Amino acid sequence: MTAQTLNTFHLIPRLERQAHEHKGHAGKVLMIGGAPGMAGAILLAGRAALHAGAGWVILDFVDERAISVLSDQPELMLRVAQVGDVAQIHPDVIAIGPGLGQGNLVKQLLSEALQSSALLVIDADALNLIATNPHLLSQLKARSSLSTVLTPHPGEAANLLKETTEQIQSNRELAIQKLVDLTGSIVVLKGQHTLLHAPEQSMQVCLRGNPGMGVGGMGDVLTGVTSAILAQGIRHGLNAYEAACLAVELHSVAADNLLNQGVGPIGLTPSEVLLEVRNLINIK
Ligand SMILES: NC(=O)C1=CN([C@@H]2O[C@H](COP(=O)(O)OP(=O)(O)OC[C@H]3O[C@@H](n4cnc5c(N)ncnc54)[C@H](O)[C@@H]3O)[C@@H](O)[C@H]2O)[C@@H](O)CC1
Ligand SMILES: Nc1ncnc2c1ncn2[C@@H]1O[C@H](COP(=O)(O)OP(=O)(O)O)[C@@H](O)[C@H]1O
Repeated sequence: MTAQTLNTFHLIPRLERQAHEHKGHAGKVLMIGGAPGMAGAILLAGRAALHAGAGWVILDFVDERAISVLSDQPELMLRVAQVGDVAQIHPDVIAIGPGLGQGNLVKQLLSEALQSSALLVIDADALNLIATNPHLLSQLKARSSLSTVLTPHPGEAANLLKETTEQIQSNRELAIQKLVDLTGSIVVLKGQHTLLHAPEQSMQVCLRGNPGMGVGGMGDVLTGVTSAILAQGIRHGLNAYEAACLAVELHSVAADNLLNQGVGPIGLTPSEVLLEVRNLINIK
């Protein structure tokens, strides 16, 4: 199979806000992550979701101590992650993984998310947990088609397929096909020339982006942007595969635009990229 080049910006007008709309039309995103030492990952994902247009963003932190020190974005609703709380707030989208860590509590939170009817974005350690836990994998496979987006980097893809990172990188198209077959989900295989694929969808490749993006937190921003576009797409006529494709292109083009403005590649930050994503979505 040969991937088609991603070309999604014609979808942006569908996100336009009509005069009568309120935050419910932009959707509610719940994000779960932020284990000790990695609160920044979920904060970045949350800030990205906010700047990419989600109506509400709620962050559930695994590390309760993190909440008291994170005050630079008061629009975000911050909670301590607790089993049983996931479904309570009826999110449109749940993103789980950024800085999540592993362990029993986290496993239960992931299991709860997998059973939810919300759209799901699964990243980082949530992918690693699925890779080592057949029950979680079977819960993932039981979800309805095109309701889940997985965003592995090549290391996480290797864990899921029980291969090496080198094997993944040596044939990325084959790897993403195997990931779709394994999980029945929308898969975003990150790295240079990010690939997207899903059951009964055509494979897409993103030719934008640059090596300035190779910095901790850049994938967390993609998780946030993807969640926000999924959430807005529900009431703006974008399906989950279109939303994932648009998010990947926005993220990469934002990084390229910054480069063209003289920002990076060395020292380009995820926080700058998420602001440029907002600029791109609002261009008429
Ligand atoms: N501010 C924060 O709190 C941050 C927390 N983070 C969290 O830290 C945890 C560990 O994540 P990491 O992904 O950094 O570490 P991992 O150990 O999961 O993955 C890194 C390895 O994956 C492979 N890999 C990744 N991208 C690749 C590419 N493009 N090409 C080839 N190989 C590639 C390489 O083998 C690399 O050594 C995650 O939970 C993550 O969310 C990171 O997102 C960075 C920022
Ligand atoms: N050389 C590159 N060219 C294009 N995109 C890149 C390059 N390096 C990294 N990226 C992108 O940056 C992001 C890095 O995500 P990830 O590896 O999950 O980082 P983190 O876990 O630290 O947030 C991905 O979207 C990836 O596609």
